[in-house]
Amino acid sequence: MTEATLCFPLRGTDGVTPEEVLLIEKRRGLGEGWYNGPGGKLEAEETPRECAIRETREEVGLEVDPAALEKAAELTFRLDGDVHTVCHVYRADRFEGEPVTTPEARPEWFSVEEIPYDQMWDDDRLWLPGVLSGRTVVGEFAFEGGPPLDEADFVDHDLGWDVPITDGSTTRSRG
Ligand SMILES: Nc1[nH]c(=O)nc2c1ncn2[C@H]1C[C@H](O)[C@@H](COP(=O)(O)OP(=O)(O)OP(=O)(O)O)O1
Repeated sequence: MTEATLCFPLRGTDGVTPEEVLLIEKRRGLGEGWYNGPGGKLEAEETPRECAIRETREEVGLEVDPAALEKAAELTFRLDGDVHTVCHVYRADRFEGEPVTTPEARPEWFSVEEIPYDQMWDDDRLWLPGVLSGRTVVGEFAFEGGPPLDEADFVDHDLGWDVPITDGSTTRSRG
């Protein structure tokens, strides 16, 4: 089982819903060729928050203000019945720098009205709109016919909206 993160940098956040979100076109790894938020797997001894900040720095060169990193979702992706990945999802409305293309990712700002869901994971259209509008969600998603996960069929889901979500690793305790 993998523990991973996604971070969605937002701008134009004067209103309730932001105007734009920074997505990446993923250039390698799981979901290659699709759009997603910057993110990746937790490294040893790292908290999910630290991972989200590090991955956003490494993938697109933005320095997220830790005080503005807000947990929005905890998503469990199952493959053929087993937990494949637990993903911690964050919003970030303060950061420094300009996004740059790296070997891992090509960043692109999208209006929240024009997110390319047909070029994203099938589950994203179910939870990302709520996350971008400031809600919290705990979700479980079932894929079948893998591995790999990104070639499996998305078959089922269960979502709990506006629930309190804990921040921290689900599988590790820090000593
Ligand atoms: N069903 C799904 N929907 C979604 O939106 N993102 C998913 C997803 N399944 C996995 N992810 C994301 C979570 C995480 O950011 C990323 C993990 O992909 P990888 O295992 O390829 O790791 P990366 O190569 O991005 O990370 P590192 O190797 O740690 O840099 O994929």
